[in-house]
Amino acid sequence: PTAPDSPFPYTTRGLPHVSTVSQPPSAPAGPAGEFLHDFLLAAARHTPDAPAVIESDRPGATTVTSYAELAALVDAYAHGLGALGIETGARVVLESDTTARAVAALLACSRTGLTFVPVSPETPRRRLESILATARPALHLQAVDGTRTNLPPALGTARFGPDGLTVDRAPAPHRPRRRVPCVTDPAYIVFTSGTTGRPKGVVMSHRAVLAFYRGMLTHRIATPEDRIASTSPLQFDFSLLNIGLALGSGAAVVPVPPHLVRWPRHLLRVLRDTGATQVNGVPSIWRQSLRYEPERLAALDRLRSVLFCGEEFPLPELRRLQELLPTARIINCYGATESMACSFEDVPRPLPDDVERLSIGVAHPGAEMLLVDASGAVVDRPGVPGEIHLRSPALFSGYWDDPEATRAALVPDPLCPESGQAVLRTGDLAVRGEHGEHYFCGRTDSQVQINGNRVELAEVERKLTEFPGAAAATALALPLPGGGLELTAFVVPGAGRTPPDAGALREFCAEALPPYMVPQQIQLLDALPVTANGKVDRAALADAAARGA
Ligand SMILES: Nc1ncnc2c1ncn2[C@@H]1O[C@H](COS(=O)(=O)NC(=O)C[C@H](N)c2cccc(Br)c2)[C@@H](O)[C@H]1O
Repeated sequence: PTAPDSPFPYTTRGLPHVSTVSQPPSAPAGPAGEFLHDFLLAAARHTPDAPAVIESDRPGATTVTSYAELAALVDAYAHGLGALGIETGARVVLESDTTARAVAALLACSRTGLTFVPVSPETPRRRLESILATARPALHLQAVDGTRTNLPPALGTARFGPDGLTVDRAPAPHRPRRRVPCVTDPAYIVFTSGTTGRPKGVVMSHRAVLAFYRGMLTHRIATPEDRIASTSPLQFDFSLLNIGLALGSGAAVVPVPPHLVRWPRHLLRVLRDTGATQVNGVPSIWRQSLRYEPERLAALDRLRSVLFCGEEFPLPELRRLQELLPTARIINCYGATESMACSFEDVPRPLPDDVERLSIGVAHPGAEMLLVDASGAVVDRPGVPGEIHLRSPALFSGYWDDPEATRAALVPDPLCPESGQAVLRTGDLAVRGEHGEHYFCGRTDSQVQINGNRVELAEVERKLTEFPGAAAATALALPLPGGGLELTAFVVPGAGRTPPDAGALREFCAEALPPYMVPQQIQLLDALPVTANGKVDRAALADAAARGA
């Protein structure tokens, strides 16, 4: 069947290449359904010579990998993986930045019925060990120039290079218990930067990922001529969204390595050298360019669209981005790793002066956002906040080896618990507008009680960014030595203007907010610390404040 509305007709095809043994006679002869590699390599059959991945190695030099070349790499890596006799459903830790070869490696895992677990080369050793202990992979795969060493002796290790795989240590042989890949198998497991203790492995099946990709492609966010810059690490599923958006549209993905994203001049040079037409990333990737390189940013005349997700985009910075990219379409993407994503909503141009919150729109076609109030009742009146519950074919299978956390996230459909259908409880609060669109109101766990009053931290942050010269702000409720919580805020100044004064900021808040919402401490920072996935690192700020005190 051809995909509905996809610019790219692709069809299912025969049985996937199965790694271990030839199909036993009893296996079904018909097409086994669609897997990640079927979907992402469809363009290789229709436009083999079109660019699939465009990399910028150094100033002025780019490397283009065509769809045919990508498919050839997938063949070579799938052959190498197949020869290792790893059983269907086993895990492969894929430690790499997003590169053409890394994309081929994840596709080869899909092709050989293996689940890939992407981790960034910058992952601290202890966190890698925790992921290895949880996911119990059969193989660790990194690039030929990868730097990871001293891996546990029981773990097979291999490297992927220009011509195929080289095996350093073969995985332990075992009697394969499974042979037939199934579309409900995990395509990948993404470990979230779980704030509490053990990181949680979000298990995404082939069926869920493809359902999401199809929902996303109906928005026609990309055309085959697009060059989509991906600025997130491979371990953050924003990168997997970008790979799916690009390859599913017959376009090219332009991976920007994390160490270049951090430096505005490098980031903007890569975008210029590769001719990027779309740039996807979390809001923080723009902060330093907006502040220090506005001219170079405004000079990117190929840039047609910007997608952001992961957290709210501070409105002063968003306005500035719109000014510098006057013709670019800016799309607010909302969603959680447990459903890959959920909604895509154009940011109004220009952003009205009085706008308080950005719309996150409605769920992509084929999915639905429900708002549920504290009593568990579904809210359907505009203006009444509720927790977003998502009905979707793209929901995760569960948290790896964590049935309790899974039960808390995949809950019975509040409208029809009898059905057995599960919906995702997102932990996000939203309110519905007059036309059915939604407005993000923060996370349920970002509602804090200050002196017995409920405070939405995002509301304090929004007020702080309304102060002239303030570009971004983060508010935290920090424990006081004697018990209770104290509101502390961190503010980053905007381009050029005189940096705001902490005292003036406090007075500004006191004029507009009730006393318990006025931060007791306000610190001006040159930059906000970010997590490995590029979101504001609240834990780091809390530690700094605790040490500061
Ligand atoms: N656009 C927003 N405005 C505000 N708050 C947002 C937005 N997008 C998220 N969030 C928050 O981030 C949480 C989720 O975090 S996550 O699991 O790490 N996943 C992510 O951040 C990214 C997510 N997988 C993703 C990746 C690619 C595209 C899209 Br579309 C979404 C959500 O539950 C929200 O609280």
